[in-house]
Amino acid sequence: MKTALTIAGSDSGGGAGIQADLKAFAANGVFGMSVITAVTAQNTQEVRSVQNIDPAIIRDQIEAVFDDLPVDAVKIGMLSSADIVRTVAEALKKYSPELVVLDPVMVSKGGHHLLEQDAIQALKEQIIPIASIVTPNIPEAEVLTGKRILTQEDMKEACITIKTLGCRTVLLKGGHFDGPPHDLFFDGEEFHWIEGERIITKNTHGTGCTLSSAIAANLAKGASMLEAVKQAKQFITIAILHSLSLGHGHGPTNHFYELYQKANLKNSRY
Ligand SMILES: Nc1ncnc2c1ncn2[C@@H]1O[C@H](COP(=O)(O)OP(=O)(O)OP(=O)(O)O)[C@@H](O)[C@H]1O
Ligand SMILES: Cc1ncc(COP(=O)(O)O)c(N)n1
Repeated sequence: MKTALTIAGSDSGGGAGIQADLKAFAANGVFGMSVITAVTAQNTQEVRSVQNIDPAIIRDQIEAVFDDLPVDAVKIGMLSSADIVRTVAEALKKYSPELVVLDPVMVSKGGHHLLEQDAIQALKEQIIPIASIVTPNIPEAEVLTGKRILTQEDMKEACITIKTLGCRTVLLKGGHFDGPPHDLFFDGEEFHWIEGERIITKNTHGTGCTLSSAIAANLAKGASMLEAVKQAKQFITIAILHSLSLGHGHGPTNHFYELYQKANLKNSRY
């Protein structure tokens, strides 16, 4: 069985972070492993508090996994502080994983900062260059490039700028624009629009986490980068379409809808 490792924060509400990543790995048929960078007290409405994990323990988790287990792909999510960014970068350089998906998580849906301001430069200098793909949403791409993104032409320019930071490819997600959520993939030579249709729902907690983890799972299974992205877009679209109205805020997406359909368990409560 192929494997994927997520390096991210824990979401007690289960819709984003490590919990979403492991569910997306399972739903996409790879064995999931985790390195926890921070613990958030979180639900569908808000992030109440954050406890960063001691960088030494983060390094130990990464070493414990790589020293023993095969890692076919890595997904990186919430890194929280500059110290954690540096620790993860150093530890990953030791093992040089081939396939690294970076979701540059900065702010939660409810507006809570999940990456400290002084960590952004470290992320740009130390993590982006080791990424096979970086998957910012529009606000994150604006922070990374220092430019407003208002049009599809701006999205193209942002992809080019982010690529110059040293990653192999970029997927700029269009979910934060009004209108259809078209994402833009750039491999340094060609642009590909990964088109979507907007689903009207408030249950979009953890969409970025789920998408990036599905990309990592597809890469682990041997897909090309573009194919991994296209399949992951289909997966997140179905997960949003059948999202779960749990909690009082932004509910989680449904990672297992497709699996239940395939298993013909149509009467399941999903
Ligand atoms: N309402 C929607 N309907 C269909 N697709 C959507 C919708 N909202 C987001 N998407 C898609 O979901 C994926 C994740 O995009 P989004 O821009 O929401 O990421 P994000 O802001 O990083 O997510 P999060 O921070 O919630 O984890 C993208 O492919 C985007 O186009
Ligand atoms: C631990 C963790 N990681 C990532 C997110 C981003 O997800 P969202 O933007 O949907 O709040 C989050 N809320 N919590």
